Amino acid sequence: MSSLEEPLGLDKLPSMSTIDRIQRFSSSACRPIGDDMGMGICWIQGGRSSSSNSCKEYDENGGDTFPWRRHRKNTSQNGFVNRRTTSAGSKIFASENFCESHCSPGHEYKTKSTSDNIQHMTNKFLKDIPKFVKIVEVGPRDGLQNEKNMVPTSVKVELIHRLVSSGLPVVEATSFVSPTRVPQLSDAAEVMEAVRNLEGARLPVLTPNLKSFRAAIAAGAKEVAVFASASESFSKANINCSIEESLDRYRAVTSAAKELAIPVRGYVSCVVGCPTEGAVSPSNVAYVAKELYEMGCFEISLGDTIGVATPGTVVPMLEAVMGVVPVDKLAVHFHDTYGQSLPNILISLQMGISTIDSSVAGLGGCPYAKGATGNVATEDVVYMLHGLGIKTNVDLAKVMSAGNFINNHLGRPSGSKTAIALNRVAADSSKM
Ligand SMILES: CC(C)(COP(=O)([O-])OP(=O)([O-])OC[C@H]1O[C@@H](n2cnc3c(N)ncnc32)[C@H](O)[C@@H]1OP(=O)([O-])[O-])[C@@H](O)C(=O)NCCC(=O)NCCSC(=O)C[C@@](C)(O)CC(=O)[O-]
Repeated sequence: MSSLEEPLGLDKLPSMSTIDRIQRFSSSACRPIGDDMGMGICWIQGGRSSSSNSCKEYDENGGDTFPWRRHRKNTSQNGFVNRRTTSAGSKIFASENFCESHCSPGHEYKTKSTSDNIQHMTNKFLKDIPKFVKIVEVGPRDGLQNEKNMVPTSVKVELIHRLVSSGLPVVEATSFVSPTRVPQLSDAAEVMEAVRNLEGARLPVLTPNLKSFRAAIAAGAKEVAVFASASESFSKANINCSIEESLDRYRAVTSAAKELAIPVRGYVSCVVGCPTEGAVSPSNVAYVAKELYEMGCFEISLGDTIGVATPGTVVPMLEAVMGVVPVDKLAVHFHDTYGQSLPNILISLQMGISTIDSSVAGLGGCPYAKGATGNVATEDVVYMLHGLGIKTNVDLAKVMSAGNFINNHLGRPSGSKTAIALNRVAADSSKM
């Protein structure tokens, strides 16, 4: 039985109780500066928005929590808003009924105050989200590394081809790590050699030390990634060294890569929770992210390795990291144990993140904590971004087809999670 098919057993997740210490994202949960979790200042109280203000505005403006859903057309000057609502509405949710109680037959707003309110709410929630998002597909690496069954090299290569042909700009192809530790990817050199001339996407591979880096380059890799952890015990368990030792190893890798003009991506694992230590301080995450950035990593991907993040913990973590690494150099990498990945991605977008890691649905579990699951599904991410009017250049139907291909190979039915539901809209999905 694959890890995805096992019962979640969330009650057995190690150290989950410690996560309960992290206060939730609510008006009463705002943390004071310098609280005991080291979570930093509360973003809501930081003057950018206020949940108590939200309630006031809600009451003063007629009690409609989601007024924009009733209005198809925006008479304001903000074309961005029109594009979003129309893009989602015309393809997927088109309904004249949205307007029936608040709009005139010409779909104009009834009152200026309502219009102002919509503008205010839209600005508040969507103003800072990017217009284009880069999706980094990690299925062939993060997905397949967690499969119990070995996947033949030819199937991996076919999967990579399908993912690239779906328009994904980056497909993490494999990992040059110890074959004893990760036997699922012990054919890394063969996979890389088979795809080294594939055009249309960048194909990075994981290289945790110089030995890996040299093997990857020999096999034809043109981009690599290193992976550190914000948790000391996870670092030791995952890569057999302390955080500082890992940073030293990565300085050697980035320096060798620089000589060959090979771009290096940096991961930080356990950015919110660690399977053994529990909650991880945002300042630890910021420290590791800054070190990776300063040694030359062009992008830092922040990994919620065991999928325990919620928007309430993502905000202070991102805020801490954004203080030391420019937001356009950051990516988020969520695992979906508690089904929180999409809210986490949404809040990350609202904070300006424009690179999202994901994995075609159906792949992998997570070996680090019993019950923890694989990455957020790429099709879910593409679908949500499309609904927000954010471009990705990814073809949803082709992504789903790639997911079905690997699911079928692994003996799983076509479609998983929301993929079956998404079949309804795939037919009319063009490049998004
Ligand atoms: C990192 C190492 C290589 C350190 O390796 P090490 O320090 O030598 O110590 P080790 O005891 O962990 O491993 C020793 C074995 O690895 C071999 N070895 C040593 N170096 C290499 C190499 N370059 N290529 C191939 N083999 C290597 C070495 O020769 C020896 O082989 P053995 O005697 O056992 O047969 C090892 O610990 C390892 O491979 N760990 C697995 C790490 C891994 O792949 N984890 C999963 C990916 S990280 C992740 O998923 C998180 C991420 C990125 O997705 C973000 C997120 O979700 O949060």
